[in-house]
Amino acid sequence: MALIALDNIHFSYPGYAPVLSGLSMRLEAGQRLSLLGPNGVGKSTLLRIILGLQRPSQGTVTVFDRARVTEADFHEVRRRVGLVFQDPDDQLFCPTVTEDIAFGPLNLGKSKAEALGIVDRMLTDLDLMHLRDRVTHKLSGGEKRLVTLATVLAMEPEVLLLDEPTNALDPENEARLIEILRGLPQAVLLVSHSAEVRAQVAPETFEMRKAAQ
Ligand SMILES: Nc1ncnc2c1ncn2[C@@H]1O[C@H](COP(=O)(O)OP(=O)(O)OP(=O)(O)O)[C@@H](O)[C@H]1O
Repeated sequence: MALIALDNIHFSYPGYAPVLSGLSMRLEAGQRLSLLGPNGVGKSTLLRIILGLQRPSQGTVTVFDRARVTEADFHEVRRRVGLVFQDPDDQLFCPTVTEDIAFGPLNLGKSKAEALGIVDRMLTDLDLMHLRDRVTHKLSGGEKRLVTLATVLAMEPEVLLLDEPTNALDPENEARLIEILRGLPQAVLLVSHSAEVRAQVAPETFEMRKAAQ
């Protein structure tokens, strides 16, 4: 069973040339796949289509063996598929790191005590306890990246979509994040311009080409 299957997807931003025209791809259980292609080819757009944040004009999005069409279909997808956005500021919106990480679990119906337990576990696993009570918008770019990953992992997703997860990380933190990502059990769909990160985290590749205009 494919976790994610896109079939014959066509997509344009309103008023712009097509980004995807007839794209088909699959992510199988346990697979770690990198999306490859030049700037602007539509890698981030494809991740957004999987989560229903953009809707294709043609084609089908199947996630966990069900065709996803309505907003309600995609709510379930967003609960079970974690996306680490390219820009952490799109993802972090609470006053403190603890609140940001607790937000997802609380939304999933966990109690406050359970959510705080998850916060501590995530921060410990990612070696970020020192950031626990920090004001999120005052973190460095690299710290925000790591906290973003913690917010996503706190939801216990079954699949991870990672859009340039090592952007803004220094070599030491990049190496640490690669180790963390390699150790995760989830299937991964990765976008990274770093050949090193791709090779280590998701060595299989799916090559995207510019859409026919
Ligand atoms: N909101 C938008 N409105 C109009 N065009 C957009 C919008 N977002 C993205 N695009 C355009 O759609 C195309 C695909 O963008 P996308 O961000 O998916 O590419 P990408 O492959 O992820 O690029 P990169 O490697 O630079 O991150 C680009 O030409 C981009 O300019």
